[in-house]
Amino acid sequence: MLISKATQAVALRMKDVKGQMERQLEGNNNKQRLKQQASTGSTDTLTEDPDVISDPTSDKQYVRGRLLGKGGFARCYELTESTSKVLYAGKIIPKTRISKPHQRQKLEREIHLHSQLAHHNVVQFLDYFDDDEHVYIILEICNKKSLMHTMRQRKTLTEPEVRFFLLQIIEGIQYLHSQNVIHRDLKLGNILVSDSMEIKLADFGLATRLEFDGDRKRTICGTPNYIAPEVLEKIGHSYEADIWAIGCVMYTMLVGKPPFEGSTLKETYSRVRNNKYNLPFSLHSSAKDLIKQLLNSKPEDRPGLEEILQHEFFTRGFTPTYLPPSVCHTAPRYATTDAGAVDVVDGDYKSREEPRRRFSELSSALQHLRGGRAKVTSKPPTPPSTSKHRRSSTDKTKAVTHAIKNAVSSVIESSKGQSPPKSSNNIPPSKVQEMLMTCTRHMPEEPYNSTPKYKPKGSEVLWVTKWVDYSNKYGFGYQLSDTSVGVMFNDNSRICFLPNRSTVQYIGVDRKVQIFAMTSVPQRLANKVTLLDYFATYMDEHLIKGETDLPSPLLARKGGDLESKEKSSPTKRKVLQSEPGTAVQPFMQNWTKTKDSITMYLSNGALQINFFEDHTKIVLSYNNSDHLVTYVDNERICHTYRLLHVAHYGCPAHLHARMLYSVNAVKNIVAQEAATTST
Ligand SMILES: Nc1ncnc2c1ncn2[C@@H]1O[C@H](COP(=O)(O)OP(=O)(O)OP(=O)(O)O)[C@@H](O)[C@H]1O
Repeated sequence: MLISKATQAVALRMKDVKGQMERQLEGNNNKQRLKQQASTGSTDTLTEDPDVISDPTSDKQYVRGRLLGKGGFARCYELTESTSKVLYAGKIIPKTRISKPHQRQKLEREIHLHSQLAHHNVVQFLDYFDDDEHVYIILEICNKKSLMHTMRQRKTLTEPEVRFFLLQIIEGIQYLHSQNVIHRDLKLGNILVSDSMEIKLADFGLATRLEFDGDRKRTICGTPNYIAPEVLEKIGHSYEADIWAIGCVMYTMLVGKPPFEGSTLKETYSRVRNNKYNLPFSLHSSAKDLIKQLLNSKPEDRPGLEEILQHEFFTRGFTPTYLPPSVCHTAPRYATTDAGAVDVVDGDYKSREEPRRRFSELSSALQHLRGGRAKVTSKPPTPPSTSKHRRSSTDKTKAVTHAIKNAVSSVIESSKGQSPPKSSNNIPPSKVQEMLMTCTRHMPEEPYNSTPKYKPKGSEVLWVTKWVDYSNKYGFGYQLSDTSVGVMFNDNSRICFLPNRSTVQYIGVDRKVQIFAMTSVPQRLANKVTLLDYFATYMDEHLIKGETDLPSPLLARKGGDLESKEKSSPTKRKVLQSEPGTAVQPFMQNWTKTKDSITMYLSNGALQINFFEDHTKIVLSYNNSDHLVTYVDNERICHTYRLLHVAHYGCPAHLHARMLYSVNAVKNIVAQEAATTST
């Protein structure tokens, strides 16, 4: 489509260097933005933005600070909430800009879609409201602006930096796709960076949700900057349009200009249609190969997100675990450490710097553990739940509910049939981590007294009551609160006694499950059963009783049924399940230990962290419909809450601190699980 003369005239007026650079980096085809500016005048003629913004649906007031950026519709400012002094980003959209029905619909869709998302690589949507002149959207603030700003300063990025950023971009897109959302306008300006150099995907103005499997969209309200050929041709597009955009982002970060850049929009589109772009000689072959795959004209031939991560561009090259904020303007220097590993030398301070997020989470967690109550400023307080707070309160609860539920449901499906064998409630640790992050991000520090406690029933909260680390020789032994005892051997096989100790469940190195009556254990397992017995006796005799005030678990699971059947007709059912089958007894799937804590992950998805300093524990579990968090104090008194309630009302400081700590602790289990599944 031709751009109108008026539009071209406006485009010509926009000759500031910044704007030119932006259009160049984003593909030089920002037709929609030019159209909007043509119809409403330049951004400088906007209605005066108010200095103090009041949310009419709550008592909150925000003081407008510096301008963070401006888009076709909105100006985005730093906002300070008057009472808490917490910083937010506030998008202010003049109602004159959304006077046409399609513009209003677009904004409504953006608000509806974005408010349902919660992931650490997606800008968190917090609230929206309006007054006579403006619509306001309150967002998590990203102080390091966008990758567009970084590229303006840097021109190109190094391969390790590109890997560092791409990994997070892909994680964010993976989450969106798991929610059936296609972003459709991934570009450097929509990839924001937080203080701790964490990537946050933004701007859901062109995003859409697919309604069913195989659904394809044909039209799009606006023009994506890195437009995929199938979108251009209107032949139906889906998630692969985001993969194409990832290819364009990768190319632009490495080369310094977009792949299909032409001197006119027509030329750019023609290049996209003909897949015409140059791969500079200077690029490494693995980077070239991945770009070629991502920029494949046929959407069905582009790699999936998991496949991208398996490409040698990621698996062979060095990826920093952190990047200092100085990379926003200066290239990092890489150095080889004494141990021979590559590391980043901070451009500013020549010193190693942990990402601020990890540091602040850990230090506030540790302060809490030592008795102090650290302020967690990155976390926005949730407004009190009153009927006056008509939309945000319920919508936020819904959004958090949705996020926490989705944090598990999508992956329960995708992890079915994976190994090691999982019981039906299994939640991958990466999802537990996501839930924790979602929850800790949303929860207010105060008030927490109103948080309703949850009374767990039966075996809803199964936890590790005793453990013994004998991994320097045999393995790791443990006892669960249902009195079952198990060992995870160093060869990665697992064995356990069911609670009556007359039934044995064995999970081989091949991850197959077999269940035997004690009297019919095959000879090949005799040594392992002897060791299991040894561990059980040791824990019985040497470790203090692991009882708590939690209800004693009923044998209502399949395992219980099997045992009672065995008791009623022992001769008929000596070998209960000699063919590989499903685990009936939750077992230790993985564990990691540091000098401060031990993290244990059970096959039913429960995750437990024991803190050595004060002998407290937290257990995250799932009871078929709800995620629960249980705090076990040093008197072994248990306090269980629904995670949703914690996210909404908050929780006591000691639990809050431990949950923050756990976000990091889970990472080790996530890495271990990934390593186990890949072998
Ligand atoms: N959460 C945030 N933190 C910091 N800066 C932000 C945030 N959200 C947006 N910005 C800045 O504000 C600019 C404008 O925001 P955004 O692109 O969402 O507005 P828009 O008018 O909806 O955009 P578009 O024209 O692409 O539809 C962004 O480019 C970015 O620089």
